[in-house]
Amino acid sequence: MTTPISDMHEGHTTRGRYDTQPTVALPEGERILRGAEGWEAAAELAEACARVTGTAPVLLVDTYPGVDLPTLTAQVRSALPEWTVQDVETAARPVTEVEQLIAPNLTDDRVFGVMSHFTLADFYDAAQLDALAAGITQTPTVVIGWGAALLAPRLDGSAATVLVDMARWEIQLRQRKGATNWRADNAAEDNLRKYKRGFFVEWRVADRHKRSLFDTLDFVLDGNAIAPAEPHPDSPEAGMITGTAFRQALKDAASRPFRVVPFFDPGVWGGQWMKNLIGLDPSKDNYAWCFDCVPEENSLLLEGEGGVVEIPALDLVFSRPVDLLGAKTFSRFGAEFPIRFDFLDTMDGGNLSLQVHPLTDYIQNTFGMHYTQDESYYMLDVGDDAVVYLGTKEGIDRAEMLQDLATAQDGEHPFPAEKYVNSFPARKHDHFAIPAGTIHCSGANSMVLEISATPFIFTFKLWDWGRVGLDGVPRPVHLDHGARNIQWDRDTTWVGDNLLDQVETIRTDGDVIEESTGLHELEFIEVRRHWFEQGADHDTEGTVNVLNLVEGDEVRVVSPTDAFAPFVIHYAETFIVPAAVGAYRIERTENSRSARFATVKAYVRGSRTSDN
Ligand SMILES: O=P(O)(O)OC[C@H]1O[C@](O)(CO)[C@@H](O)[C@@H]1O
Repeated sequence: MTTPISDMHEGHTTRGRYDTQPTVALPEGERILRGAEGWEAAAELAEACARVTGTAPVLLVDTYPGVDLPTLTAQVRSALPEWTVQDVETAARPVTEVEQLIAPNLTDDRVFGVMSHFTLADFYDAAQLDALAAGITQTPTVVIGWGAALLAPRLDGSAATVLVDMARWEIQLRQRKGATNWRADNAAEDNLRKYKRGFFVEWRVADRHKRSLFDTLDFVLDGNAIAPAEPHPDSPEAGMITGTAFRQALKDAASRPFRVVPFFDPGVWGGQWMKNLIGLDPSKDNYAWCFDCVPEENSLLLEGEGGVVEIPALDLVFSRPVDLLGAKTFSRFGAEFPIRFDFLDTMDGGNLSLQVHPLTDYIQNTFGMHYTQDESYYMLDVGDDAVVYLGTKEGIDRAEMLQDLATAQDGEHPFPAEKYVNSFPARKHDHFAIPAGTIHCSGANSMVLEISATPFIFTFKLWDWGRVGLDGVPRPVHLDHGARNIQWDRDTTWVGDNLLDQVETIRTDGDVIEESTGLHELEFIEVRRHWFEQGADHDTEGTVNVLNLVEGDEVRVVSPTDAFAPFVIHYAETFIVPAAVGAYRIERTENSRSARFATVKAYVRGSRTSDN
């Protein structure tokens, strides 16, 4: 499991019950296989395939990079003692060669690389793969490793395939505890560099590879639960489901509202709001982030008979992109979930780094990303002194400001932020638009719901308030990148006219008020807020909706045609309504105690059917 949630808490907010472990139902009657039972079922299938082709039974166990291969291999050996176990990675090109190949993608920077377009075959020696396949003649054989499925075409379709999948958060937790990148000798390397190698290279290659397996794979095994970074004594053995159950579960998930599993992470500016109100582990100093809807990194918990199996939420994006995103959003972004909701908790914490994000042109040319990190801060809650830093002050001298930023990096001369950057008071339910290129950060004592474009590592820190990171060393600052992206005309007047208080009433209908909360015209996300007492009607109009209950204790999402079961949502929970859902209603429940509710809903501008 990515988060050892069960030992954390009972999860009560003062206004509802934030569920830290939301699940998605597996098809009716699907049983999760655990331990030896799963391997025996997979072996049986491989034997059945072999009987048809008259070859030796072969089980290809393809592992996402990050899966603990020694533990997995030991489990396979013990479950299938008669089978020969082969390591496919013996056919991989030497790691030094792979490192040469990917060096231009990794760059020397600690944080930023260049997006890779390699495929897994680029990391393998084709002749050695041929030889490996040719060597499997008599004995039942299990082939394990990232790329085991590369043998499938070489075995004339006679093998059965198990994908051992993993979510990126679990990989990161393992890396922080010393896990290496794929075949690399870098256990002690800076975590930022390990992440970079994953983000720009390994995960791109691995996603491309596993996506090619989705239509035909026979079983999926939960790699998060094999030697997890934070083991829990009550955790059962890793669960396995059939490929048919996996495909059907994703099809079903794309037809009804759902939540991904939130991930909570501490940080140097982190606060106490989530710990106190969501009820997270009180022994932790703080929590900074909650990634509540970042399908690229979050997971889905598939629940069936026998518990849960955790899979990356990205599997849903890859396998049902049109049902999930809608035709227009898919056509614009590809199989990529473009909207991100996360929390930034600075209550009794500190300021975020003063920062700026790259313009689209810059992120494309420099890092090979196709869209950029446009952002916004929705103030879920605030302390009395909460501020948002946004845009430069009128008439400042930009050369002097850049010089002061450079000087401040020596740690001796603090950057006089108040001299150059606006700070605007923040009130609960304010929504600040932050198009890329605008200098900004949230101040302390804020609980921000970030409603942003999905990219989230392209933060050019300009000033980190003279502090060090959780690892005791200064966090990376990128003044050069920053200087090339700051839009100097975004000063006090411009920010006031364009980024603050842009709320507009769209319609009033009985007790329902629908407002546009005003992301800037340079951003692609539209945000609508609905205030209501009894219920509000919605329609996805063919595009994915991401929502959060920002006021009120509990509501439910219902289908006017009973197309899906009522889905209960608590205060501060983010949920996704797939494009395929169409009409839905959000209404109070018999347990609701609040008099009034508000949701915020984000979707891609111009992608609704009525936007034609
Ligand atoms: O660099 P810091 O201070 O950790 O802030 C990072 C955060 O800032 C943001 O860019 C928000 O402005 C987030 O997307 C990101 O997680």
